[in-house]
Amino acid sequence: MILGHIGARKGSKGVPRKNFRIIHGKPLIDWSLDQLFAHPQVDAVVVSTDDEEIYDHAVAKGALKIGLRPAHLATDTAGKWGVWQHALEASEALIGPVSAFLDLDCTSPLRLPEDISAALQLYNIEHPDLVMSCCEARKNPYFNLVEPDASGALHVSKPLPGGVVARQQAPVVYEHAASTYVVSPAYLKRAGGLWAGRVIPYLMPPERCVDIDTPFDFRLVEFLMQEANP
Ligand SMILES: CC(=O)N[C@H]1[C@H]([C@H](O)[C@H](O)CO)O[C@](O)(C(=O)O)C[C@@H]1O
Repeated sequence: MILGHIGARKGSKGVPRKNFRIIHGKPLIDWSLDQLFAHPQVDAVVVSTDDEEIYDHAVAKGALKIGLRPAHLATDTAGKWGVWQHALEASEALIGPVSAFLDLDCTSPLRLPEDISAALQLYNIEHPDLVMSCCEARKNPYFNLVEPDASGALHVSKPLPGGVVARQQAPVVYEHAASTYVVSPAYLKRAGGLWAGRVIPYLMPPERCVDIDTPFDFRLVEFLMQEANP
């Protein structure tokens, strides 16, 4: 039993009402929600939200009726881990034990159905605690990420002996791409946070994991959607 989950809070600082805002013809959440409902391996879908309109919308499409997200999990500082734990517990009360908890971040709507399948396949083959979507980082802390010291002078963030003078010499670094996660339900129940267990990357190309945090990101993603589906 694979449970597909989306977390969609009402409040959003960067882009007001972001998750329900229309982007290229439908609400942002629907780009991910429709992928969950359409995916042949996903058995049940749940949306964790404190927004009544989003909740009614998701339930009308067939999402589990777990009620609105408790207020203490809907603050600006609430982490995703507690939200996932609550959604899993509330869903299992309705549908019984789950074998994989698949989270799609609705702020990153450019993933393909193949990304969901590949992340699930990795989970089934490797048996990690968590599969996390990642992409190769644009900037590298061994090469071109810098930080100021107390005097304001810049230094490479992670200097290596002898220095790194070309991008190709730098160790590979990934970005945590907030797109697609597959979490072991047993791990989700027992661990205190995302990084407490064996987290492995599912590598995506950067153009499929653009995350919408700002109005600029929103315009960029809308442009990429238009380009892909004119
Ligand atoms: C699973 C998880 O922890 N997701 C968190 C993401 C990712 O850490 C980040 O997008 C990785 O790049 O960051 C937030 O959106 C953020 O405050 O910006 C909060 C969210 O809870």
